[in-house]
Amino acid sequence: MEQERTEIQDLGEFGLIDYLTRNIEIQNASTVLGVGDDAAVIDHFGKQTVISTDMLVEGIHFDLMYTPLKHLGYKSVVVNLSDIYAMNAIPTQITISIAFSNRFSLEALNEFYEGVYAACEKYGVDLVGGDTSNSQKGFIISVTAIGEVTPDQFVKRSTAQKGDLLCVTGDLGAAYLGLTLLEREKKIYLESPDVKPDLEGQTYIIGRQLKPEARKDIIEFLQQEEIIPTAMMDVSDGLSSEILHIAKQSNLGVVLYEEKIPIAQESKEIAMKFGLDPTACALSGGEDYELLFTMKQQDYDKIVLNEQISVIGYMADISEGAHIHTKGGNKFKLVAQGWNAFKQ
Ligand SMILES: Nc1ncnc2c1ncn2[C@@H]1O[C@H](COP(=O)(O)OP(=O)(O)O)[C@@H](O)[C@H]1O
Ligand SMILES: Cc1ncc(C[n+]2csc(CCOP(=O)(O)OP(=O)(O)O)c2C)c(N)n1
Ligand SMILES: [Mg+2]
Repeated sequence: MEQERTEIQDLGEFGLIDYLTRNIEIQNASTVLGVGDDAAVIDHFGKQTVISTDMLVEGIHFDLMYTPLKHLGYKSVVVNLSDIYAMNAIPTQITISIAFSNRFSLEALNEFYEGVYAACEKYGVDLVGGDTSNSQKGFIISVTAIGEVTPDQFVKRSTAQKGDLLCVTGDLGAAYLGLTLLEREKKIYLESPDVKPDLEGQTYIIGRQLKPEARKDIIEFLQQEEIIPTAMMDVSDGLSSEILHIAKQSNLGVVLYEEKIPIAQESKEIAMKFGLDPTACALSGGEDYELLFTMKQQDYDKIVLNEQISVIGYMADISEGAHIHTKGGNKFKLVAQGWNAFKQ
């Protein structure tokens, strides 16, 4: 079936905005005024406001050859909400700005927004504004997420204490393996378009790359157990880079145990197939959007039964430096080989 294609020119900028935002229903009492004026108005009723922004650039952060637009819309929102949760806060509003070339039809943008709204609904946030522009080439997305936190209960990266346990949620490395697989299939397709992609049994890692989730559940769990982490951040860049951020900003050393790093069985198998070291994928792969946090040793009993939280090490004196103890009994200096958009 021929897909319908409506040119954006037929609607104009304001027609497009009206179209994309026509069904918004406000979900939060804190959203006083949403889309349609010079600015949105938010009242957090005595709470503190948390704000974070991240950009996604075609060719750098995503490849439209294997990224469905709906997934991209979802992921663009989720990666921003993840930063709000990483402050121990609850996201309440987002703004979203897009720039796109005339390669994009109304139908394409509609698909992207389906993903945006699916994430808004799942995480209970209101879309309250944004900006719409053209680009000569490529799709650029910028999302700003706003959230609320009980005064002074936000958690920074710089406040870990010596002796604190180092914890991480979920499992790591799968998003990178998903990306590796998609890139491999893309290459095969470009060389011989008739070969059917072999993605069997790999839905977990592909899902982790294309449709990540933010750890709202963990923030709720910590709240319920009355645990306030001493430091926290999300894992967007790879575990080692994030651990070093916490250690450096807290003026501490850190000891990490390789055997404690959570890696899914599916990830281990696929890493093996690709000839990759699963630990390296977890340390440097990125895009896991799990939470990395430190907490007092006394809180250990409260988390021990939660299978979504792994204790992977502890914070040490700065004089000890930052090290990983390998399964083989060796000790290596931890280096940040994190993903970075400026790497050649
Ligand atoms: N161009 C910029 N101008 C001002 N602040 C920036 C800019 N880019 C990043 N930052 C700030 O630098 C800090 C680290 O950013 P980043 O490494 O992107 O964090 P994250 O991984 O949480 O997105 C954040 O406080 C962010 O707001
Ligand atoms: C085409 C493509 N190239 C590379 C990646 C890998 N990648 C994209 S973003 C990212 C990590 C985080 O990105 P960044 O812009 O640093 O986010 P921030 O740390 O600011 O949250 C990684 C590993 C990808 N998903 N797709
Ligand atoms: Mg950022």
